[in-house]
Amino acid sequence: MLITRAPAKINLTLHITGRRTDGYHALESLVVFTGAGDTLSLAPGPVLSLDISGPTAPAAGDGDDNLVLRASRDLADRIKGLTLGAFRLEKRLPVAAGIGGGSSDAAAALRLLAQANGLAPEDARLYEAARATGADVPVCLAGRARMMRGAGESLGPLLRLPVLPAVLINPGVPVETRLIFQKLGLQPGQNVESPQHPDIGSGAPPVEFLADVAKGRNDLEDAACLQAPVIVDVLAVLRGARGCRLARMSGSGATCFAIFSTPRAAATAARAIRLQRPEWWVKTAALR
Ligand SMILES: C[C@](O)(CO)[C@H](O)COP(=O)(O)OP(=O)(O)OC[C@H]1O[C@@H](n2ccc(N)nc2=O)[C@H](O)[C@@H]1O
Ligand SMILES: Nc1ncnc2c1ncn2[C@@H]1O[C@H](COP(=O)(O)OP(=O)(O)OP(=O)(O)O)[C@@H](O)[C@H]1O
Repeated sequence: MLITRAPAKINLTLHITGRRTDGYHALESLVVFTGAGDTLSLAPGPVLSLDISGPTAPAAGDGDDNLVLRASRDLADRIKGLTLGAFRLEKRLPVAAGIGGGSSDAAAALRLLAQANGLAPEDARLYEAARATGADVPVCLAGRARMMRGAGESLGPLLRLPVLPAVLINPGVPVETRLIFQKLGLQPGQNVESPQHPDIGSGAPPVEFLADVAKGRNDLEDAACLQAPVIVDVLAVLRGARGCRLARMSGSGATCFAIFSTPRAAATAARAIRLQRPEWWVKTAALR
């Protein structure tokens, strides 16, 4: 039995620079990952199957459309005789939440299939299958901090960043990514004039690094707040939390994150928020 984690993806920044002629939006995003998330295992064998359990399993769906199965079928189409097998997904991350849960599950499936078949992690067919499965899947393959560009397919070098103590909040309202991009109202081929993405490199001290991240934005935040106004409340609660250094939405929402100076400050804030809003999903995380 092979096993791997599928962590949440957090867009520390998400700049939309235009809309390509293929309809996808061109973006620049600094992506980091949490430690915890979903867990995926594979018992290698000839037949592909998926069994899902866990608190958010019902929302993820266990049909043929599940991204674990889509990624696996795509890789099998590229590699004759690929060993497949029985996947078990323990689903914990909120679904349609802007933290790439399904994309991370798909990437985890590709990593397990690579292991089961003796493929090198850098095998181009893994990347191609990831790309064909969804815009966020390539960055989730390595699951390490880096810049993501293009529609998500162009990945910068791995970055060594300070570990950021954080609180994540999802208010329980699913948000459909396609709708949020649509709300930007950009025409294919249209570019956006907006301040450039801050230059992010490895090894910056935490204070400087955070100042650079603060100069960035999430260009989907306004559209998502219109679609799900509770995001405005989430951001206000995070920004009002004692010790919050920066709060922003991830991806197309509705999950938002706040960065704190220490894990202890994050844990204290999370406890207070849980008491205030028991219906929200509130998690501490070390973003890296
Ligand atoms: C918003 C982000 O989460 C940021 O990391 C991603 O760009 C979205 O990644 P994703 O959910 O894996 O996206 P996909 O499942 O490939 O696409 C969902 C829909 O979002 C829109 N989409 C997605 C990515 C992108 N660069 N431009 C887009 O316009 C398209 O309408 C697409 O039909
Ligand atoms: N394994 C999976 N986990 C979660 N959702 C899945 C999975 N497979 C398919 N889906 C479907 O994918 C859609 C997007 O779910 P997901 O949780 O990946 O969204 P997201 O967090 O907004 O992703 P992103 O940040 O990449 O836009 C949902 O409609 C869901 O039903």
